[in-house]
Amino acid sequence: MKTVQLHNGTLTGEVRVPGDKSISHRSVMLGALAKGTTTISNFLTGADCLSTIEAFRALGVDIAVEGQDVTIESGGFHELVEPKHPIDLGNSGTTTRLLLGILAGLPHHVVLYGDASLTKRPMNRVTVPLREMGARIDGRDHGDKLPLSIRGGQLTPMTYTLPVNSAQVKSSILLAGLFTKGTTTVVEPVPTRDHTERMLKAFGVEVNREGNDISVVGNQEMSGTKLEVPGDISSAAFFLVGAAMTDGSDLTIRDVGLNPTRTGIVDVLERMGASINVTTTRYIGDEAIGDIQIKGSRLKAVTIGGDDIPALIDELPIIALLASQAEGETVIKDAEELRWKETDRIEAVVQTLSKMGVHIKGTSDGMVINGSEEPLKGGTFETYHDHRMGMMIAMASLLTEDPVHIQNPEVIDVSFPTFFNDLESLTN
Ligand SMILES: O=C(O)C1=C[C@@H](OP(=O)(O)O)[C@@H](O)[C@H](O)C1
Ligand SMILES: C=C(OP(=O)(O)O)C(=O)O
Repeated sequence: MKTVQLHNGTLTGEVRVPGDKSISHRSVMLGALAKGTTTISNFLTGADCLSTIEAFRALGVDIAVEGQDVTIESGGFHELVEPKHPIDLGNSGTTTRLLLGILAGLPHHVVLYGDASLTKRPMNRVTVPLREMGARIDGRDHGDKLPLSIRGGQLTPMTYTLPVNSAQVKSSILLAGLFTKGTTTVVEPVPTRDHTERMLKAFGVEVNREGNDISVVGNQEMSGTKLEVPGDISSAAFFLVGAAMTDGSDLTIRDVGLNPTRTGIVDVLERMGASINVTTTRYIGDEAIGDIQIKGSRLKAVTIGGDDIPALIDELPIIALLASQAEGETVIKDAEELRWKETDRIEAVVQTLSKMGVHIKGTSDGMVINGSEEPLKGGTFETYHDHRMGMMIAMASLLTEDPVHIQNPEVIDVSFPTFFNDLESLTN
């Protein structure tokens, strides 16, 4: 089994993290639906986004990848064809749920499957409303689990109130709405990442938000466009936390996405007393981008819950590590969604940090972490086949007396293929 060994240290210097995963997925999906040429720069070539590319190639779309540049030539969604084989979605929840929304609108029969982790994740959250719109979907556990088979077409628009705060569900329904002859509205009680809405506008689609209601009218023309993907703040979060919790660190992350539905990690670092400075430098289309400078400092505990959660849902494992270095008791609540990610992230974080000597307790919807000045314990750790667990363990190694060995580190390629090289270039 492959392992990597890491030692303690601080983080100094400058880094650009790879392109945003959520935005990269959507750029391929919308580029495939739009008529004409779409060019994408700084695309994330992590395993999850490559699954999205392969899925649309299977649907007949011409997609060329050269380094981080992607070119899509499409005749528009009418030209998508029935795949000749079942589509492997690997580890990617975003690909699966958003793709189901698109397939719901197409008259083809498509079978979807994924790896062991994706096969355990709930799909009812999209298959139930998409069936209500008219898609025929069948699969394991009455269509809750992959493998799933779908045949779409002839959708009717709907108004749907999200039962879970999920941008994947919102996006899936809005994408299905594009294939209807009417207005589809998603009501989101708490704002979740809004990249789908912003990017649809770049492809010429009118999307309206009024309070919590987001509406799209079906049958709109979509034309190819030029896109640039900002750096992924969810990847940057690992280095931000690494620097914040190590005395002597001084790190700048350049050209990172600063969409306000994603910057919950910055708010938490500020509330904990971190020395952090954020500068918006420009806009890429409708998405803010900028630089974040952070230095190691003393940190204090916070409570994170309610409306905070969607803007930092993927950052909660690394925030748990951060909390172990803050004075006092940090409470993370209202985050039961963590149990449905690549692994049960509450269980995985509690087991991993407990093994490192952190005072942490799991709850039904979160964790309670007591900070301490004792050094963390090294050893050998598994990643639970979860990229974010792998990167959290790697950042913990900055604080351990003994080395940290990570089993199956390649899982990190899902969202951050250059992670170990970047970490090495910043570590002293
Ligand atoms: O829409 C997206 O791109 C994502 C939404 C979030 O999932 P949920 O919508 O299920 O919360 C997040 O955890 C995932 O990494 C990416
Ligand atoms: C949950 C994640 O992704 P997905 O749902 O796309 O697998 C993640 O990247 O942390």
